[in-house]
Amino acid sequence: MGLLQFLKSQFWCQLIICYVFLVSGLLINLIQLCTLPLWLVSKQLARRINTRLAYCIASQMVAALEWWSGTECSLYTDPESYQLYGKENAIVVLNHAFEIDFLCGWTFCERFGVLGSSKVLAKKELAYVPVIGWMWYFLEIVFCKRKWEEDRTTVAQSLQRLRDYPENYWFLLHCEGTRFTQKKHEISMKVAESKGLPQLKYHLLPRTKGFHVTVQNLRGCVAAVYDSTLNFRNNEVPTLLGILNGKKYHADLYVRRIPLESVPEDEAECAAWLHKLYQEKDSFQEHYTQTGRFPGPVVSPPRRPWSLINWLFWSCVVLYPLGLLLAQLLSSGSTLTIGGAVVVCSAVSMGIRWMIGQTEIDKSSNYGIKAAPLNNN
Ligand SMILES: CC/C=C\C/C=C\C/C=C\C/C=C\C/C=C\C/C=C/CCC(=O)SCCNC(=O)CCNC(=O)[C@H](O)C(C)(C)COP(=O)(O)OP(=O)(O)OC[C@H]1O[C@@H](n2cnc3c(N)ncnc32)[C@H](O)[C@@H]1OP(=O)(O)O
Ligand SMILES: CCCCCCCC/C=C\CCCCCCCC(=O)OC[C@@H](O)COP(=O)(O)O
Repeated sequence: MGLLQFLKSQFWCQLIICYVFLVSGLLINLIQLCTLPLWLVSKQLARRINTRLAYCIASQMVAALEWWSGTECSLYTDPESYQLYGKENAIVVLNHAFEIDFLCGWTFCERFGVLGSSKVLAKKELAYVPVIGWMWYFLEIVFCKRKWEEDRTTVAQSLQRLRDYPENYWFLLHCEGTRFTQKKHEISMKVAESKGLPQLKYHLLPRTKGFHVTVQNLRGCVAAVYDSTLNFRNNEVPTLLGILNGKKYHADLYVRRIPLESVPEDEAECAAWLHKLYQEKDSFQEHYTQTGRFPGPVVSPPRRPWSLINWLFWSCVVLYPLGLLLAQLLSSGSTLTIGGAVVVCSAVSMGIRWMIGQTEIDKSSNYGIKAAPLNNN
């Protein structure tokens, strides 16, 4: 085992990474809060500043994936579309089966220069997660309660606000609405059957209302839908804890660029279009399972040094005072102060563990189980 591999497996190294993320993240949240008065003076400037601040947080997690774990990301797409990535607004439709699919999404955002401004239709519960959830508030992320009666107006209003966003963004939609589990799959396929829709093997039945409302409200300022299908080599089941442990994965992402004009405006036609898209996505996953690759040419957009540089910068900012504090603590020799420091460290690790728990599928919500219709056996 090399020195680097040894360090990656050490709990104290992982604790330092988490400490830097948490403390710098809270500091950046505070700076974001200070930008509030600026929104009244210049909304566009406030937005531009907040995208850079958000980059400082999100890219730390990207750095963990790219530089700490060394995870590789390959992109299957056609060369003409490749030229446009990062240079236009897009709606990304992505499968939702992996605990780190958000992180792989962020990595592609980073490589195409849209990490700070990237958006998502996220469940409301995530808004309360410190650092990431609080950062999202300033990024104008669209939150939903997954209760259409309430979401239909709030989601549309939030989407309308993005129409004059000053930076290019990708708007991520997990149309399945929840992470894939066997139980949710069985239930959603019963719903498919009751609606006369074909069975899907690798996806849950997509929820169509969020997609329709997004297309409707962003039409004219978004150029395309990026139909994206993610998988990992060797049937690996990647986790955030795995990334922190320095485990290397290989992600494969298949992206088709579909001009937004080809998505129907009518709600029922739009829903049918999305169902057909998911049937195609299912066939791409089948192709991947059979052959170990997606169709078409493959490229590996290179990782950029910025995420690492950003991480090193914030490490210096928050580790220096920590070092001073620790030195003072030890030299004080007081058991009470040292005990206090141990309690604070334990609280920090428990907090971080809770945040990581938000990404774990076995702690996933009951959405897609509870709400299943009862009229299909
Ligand atoms: C070049 C590179 C390209 C790409 C790179 C990739 C990605 C990078 C992009 C951007 C990155 C940005 C950010 C990433 C960072 C973090 C991401 C974090 C993730 C958070 C994601 C989430 O939180 S997912 C959960 C929230 N989101 C959603 O739910 C979206 C999808 N849902 C919807 O659209 C819903 O319609 C809704 C939420 C708007 C409303 O939901 P609700 O349940 O209230 O209503 P529905 O109408 O949808 O449901 C009723 C209908 O559904 C049928 N039904 C009932 N039971 C089921 C069932 N079990 N399965 C399926 N369908 C069911 C029911 O019959 C109703 O049918 P109708 O016919 O009446 O519609
Ligand atoms: C620099 C490395 C730092 C490591 C420490 C990281 C600590 C973790 C930080 C933030 C965790 C919050 C990430 C939020 C993104 C989770 C996205 C997600 O996958 O949400 C699930 C949602 O779609 C569906 O939920 P359900 O399946 O219905 O339930």
